Amino acid sequence: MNEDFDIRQQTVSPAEKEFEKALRPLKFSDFSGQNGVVDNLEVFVEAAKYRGEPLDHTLLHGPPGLGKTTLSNIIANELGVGFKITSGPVLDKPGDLAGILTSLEPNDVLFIDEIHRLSPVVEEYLYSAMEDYRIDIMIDKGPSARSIQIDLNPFTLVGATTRSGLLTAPLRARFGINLHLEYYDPETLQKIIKRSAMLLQVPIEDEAAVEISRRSRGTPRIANSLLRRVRDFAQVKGNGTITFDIAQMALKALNIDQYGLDEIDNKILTTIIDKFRGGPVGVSTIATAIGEDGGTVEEVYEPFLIMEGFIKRTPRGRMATKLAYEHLGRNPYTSNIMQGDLFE
Ligand SMILES: Nc1ncnc2c1ncn2[C@@H]1O[C@H](COP(=O)(O)OP(=O)(O)OP(=O)(O)O)[C@@H](O)[C@H]1O
Ligand SMILES: [Mg+2]
Repeated sequence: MNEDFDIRQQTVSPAEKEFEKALRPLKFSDFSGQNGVVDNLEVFVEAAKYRGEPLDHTLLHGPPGLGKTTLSNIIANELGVGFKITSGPVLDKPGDLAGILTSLEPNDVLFIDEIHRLSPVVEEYLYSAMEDYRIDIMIDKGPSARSIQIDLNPFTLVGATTRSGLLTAPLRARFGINLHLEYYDPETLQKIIKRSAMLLQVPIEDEAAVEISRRSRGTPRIANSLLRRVRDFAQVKGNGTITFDIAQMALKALNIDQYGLDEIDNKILTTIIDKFRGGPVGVSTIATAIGEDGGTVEEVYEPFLIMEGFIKRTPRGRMATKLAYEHLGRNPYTSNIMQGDLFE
């Protein structure tokens, strides 16, 4: 994997953030894919607006870059209410949360990103806020310390997480709407790429959009960021149009995997094949071998590898498929005799 190009955007630079913001859809109609999720949300938003009530608390979960922040923004826009953003790790004292909650106008949306990283005390505070629109705060210290109750305006909490498995049961139970975002298919990514190219005012050939979509790991954030890099090549090495040839050249120069797999994906496949003879092997064993957390492998990496047919789930663990062997340039029949009869 190319070192100067972090395909997963683990660390998003300020320039990259600005770019993301510029391309972020603001309405349901601009948001492609996730049809089931969007259809449901449209109904819930419409109904809440009709009744003049806040939307039910909503939990959005799924791998990074699939549109959780974008959707929460759209929800607030479509409801026509205010939108406040914070995140689990930022709220380290109940007072921080109280400050935000008391500043909300009726029916506003409060977005808490990485909600699985809330501290337990802050989380506890959130329970009564979510349930009764009320919080208890301690005033004074020592013997005169007492708690007073404060009523809040009704509001909607939208929580986002890449690791829904880490949410506590009481928190999870307080969300009336619970939605999972899936990886995008190439056709939807092509639509997103073309829309972004239009906003960036850069012409793009259909075949080039196809090529970029295939290498985007099912993720709009990666698609947009590849588009941005490919645009550079089109402007410097070509005549400004993103042609198929330019796209291919750029993706090659950037060292982007043919299937859009990233370093960790490839590590997972190599580990299953080389260390565990193609599997079956348990997720936690794979995770330990690559120095990742088991839940992250299961919730963030594995779904894409399964969807694309690189690994399959069996009752005894995960197995590498023929496609995985081919992708890594291994011969499934010579590298592991035991696997021989498993590929039908
Ligand atoms: N369905 C979509 N249609 C068009 N663009 C999208 C869509 N989903 C995401 N994007 C684009 O991808 C980028 C990343 O999306 P977003 O920030 O919402 O992801 P996220 O799920 O919040 O990621 P993270 O878990 O890292 O916070 C945004 O800039 C947005 O423009
Ligand atoms: Mg986000």
